[in-house]
Amino acid sequence: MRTAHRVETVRQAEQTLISRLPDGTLMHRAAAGLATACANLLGKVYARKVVLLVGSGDNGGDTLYAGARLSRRGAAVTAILLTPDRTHQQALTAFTRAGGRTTTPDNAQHTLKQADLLIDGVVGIGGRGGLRPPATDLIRAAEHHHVPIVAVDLPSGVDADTGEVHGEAVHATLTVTFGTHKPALLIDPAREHAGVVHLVDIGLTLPPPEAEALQHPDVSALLPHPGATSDKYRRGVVGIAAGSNRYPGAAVLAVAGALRGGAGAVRYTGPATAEVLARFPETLISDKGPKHAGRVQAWVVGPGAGDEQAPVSEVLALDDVPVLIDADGLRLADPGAVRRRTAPTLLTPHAGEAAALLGVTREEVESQRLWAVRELASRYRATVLLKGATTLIADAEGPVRVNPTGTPWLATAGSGDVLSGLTGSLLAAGLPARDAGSVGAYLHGLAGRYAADGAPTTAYEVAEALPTAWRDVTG
Ligand SMILES: NC(=O)C1=CN([C@@H]2O[C@H](COP(=O)(O)OP(=O)(O)OC[C@H]3O[C@@H](n4cnc5c(N)ncnc54)[C@H](O)[C@@H]3O)[C@@H](O)[C@H]2O)[C@@H](O)CC1
Ligand SMILES: Nc1ncnc2c1ncn2[C@@H]1O[C@H](COP(=O)(O)OP(=O)(O)O)[C@@H](O)[C@H]1O
Ligand SMILES: [K+]
Repeated sequence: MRTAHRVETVRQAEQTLISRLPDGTLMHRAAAGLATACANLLGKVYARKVVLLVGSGDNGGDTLYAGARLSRRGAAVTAILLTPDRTHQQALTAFTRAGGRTTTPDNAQHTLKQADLLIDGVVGIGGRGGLRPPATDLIRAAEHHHVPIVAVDLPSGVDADTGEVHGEAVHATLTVTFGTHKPALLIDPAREHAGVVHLVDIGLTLPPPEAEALQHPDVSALLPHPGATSDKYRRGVVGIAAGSNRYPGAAVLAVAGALRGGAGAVRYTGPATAEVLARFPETLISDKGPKHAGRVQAWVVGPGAGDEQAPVSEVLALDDVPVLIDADGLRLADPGAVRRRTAPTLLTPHAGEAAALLGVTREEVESQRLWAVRELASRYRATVLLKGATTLIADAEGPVRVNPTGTPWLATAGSGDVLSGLTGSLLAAGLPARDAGSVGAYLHGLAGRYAADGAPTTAYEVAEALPTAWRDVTG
């Protein structure tokens, strides 16, 4: 599990530790990890040209101490001091003693052009807002000359706690972060600025995180496995109430996902029976609607539903069964009925659907994903899975799950229907909504990568790649 903590939490943990350690210990730990990561990226250090962009806080201090280490190993290190009168003085002294040179932003263009590496020490967790001049121009120049950038703690210019980006921000090749990840390193749009993220342990003791990202072992531990005495009912039956005369394909794709999600059987109700059976003869069919469909341990309602209100209301009234609401179902669901439910409810909007539910624009959701997912979870008293470049899963309280798998190739019609079926299947197999959502998104993202493998793919192929993703996780 990768975990991310808010700035306030990091600072508290740092204070506790600093009070027990000799002065400067944490900064030296951070700088040592940073210098090693930079050396690894450079391959060889001797005679390499390294440029430091040094801001006015401790982030600049870390950078100067790391620069001193690289200088002692034979690199030619130049520090561009953005605010010379406010530079971390002890770090600057150590840096110049180790043979480092300093310069001002005005004289830095030539040095920057020739650099093998730029270390971004403009701001870390103390940053407010986007990059400011002259850092903006210097970063642009480095990017223009394709100089690899290592960000110290965070890419300067991103909002550490939310992953929002207001203005310009560094695009790093590598981010070396200290003590714990920050939400911005997991959540878009900031995450895209971070490149590869390397965590340096500086010994912090931390409380529960703000955000967390599952990894293979976590997902493997959560996946349902049939026992020796399992039968299809004990493994769970997932009900799919989806599709319409206009969108029969959504039903087929939701069933395709559900069949690969670990439930023992899939029961379908809706107008696309013929299409579903033609593709998946193993599907159980009910023509009496959700309420009288027989035994079901979780319902998925909404994909391709068009304007069919009745199945949505019927499913929401089944108060002892977990329900996943997707796509058209989100528009058709009565918010009051969702809030009143006592069994788990999982809403799976994309940014456009989330925007409609929240009464804001799609752009606002995409730029403030963490806020949007938490706000929906709290308004609906439900678990919410917000799809997109980084899929987030949130309850009204507790750490937000961030899905680390996925590929932009998944932005293809119908792939969300596969996800809803798959996740519903995991709900039916007994996973709590938060786990079903995060495990579903994880497998779906991985399957998307297998299906695409660098080329366009289709929703149906994503469903077909789910067993490969499952084996990858458990193997
Ligand atoms: N506190 C600690 O014990 C440790 C802190 N560490 C480092 O210290 C950093 C935090 O240091 P600080 O609290 O000094 O804060 P920062 O160095 O992140 O930034 C604060 C300074 O940047 C200026 N600033 C804010 N926004 C700016 C912007 N958009 N453009 C330009 N300047 C801006 C502020 O005026 C302030 O002087 C961490 O990110 C990490 O790199 C590490 O050494 C590990 C230990
Ligand atoms: N840029 C992206 N990067 C990664 N995954 C994406 C991206 N865009 C969309 N996705 C994923 O693709 C799926 C699309 O679902 P959705 O928007 O509901 O499409 P549809 O309604 O056509 O099925 C979601 O799982 C979403 O997270
Ligand atoms: K930085």
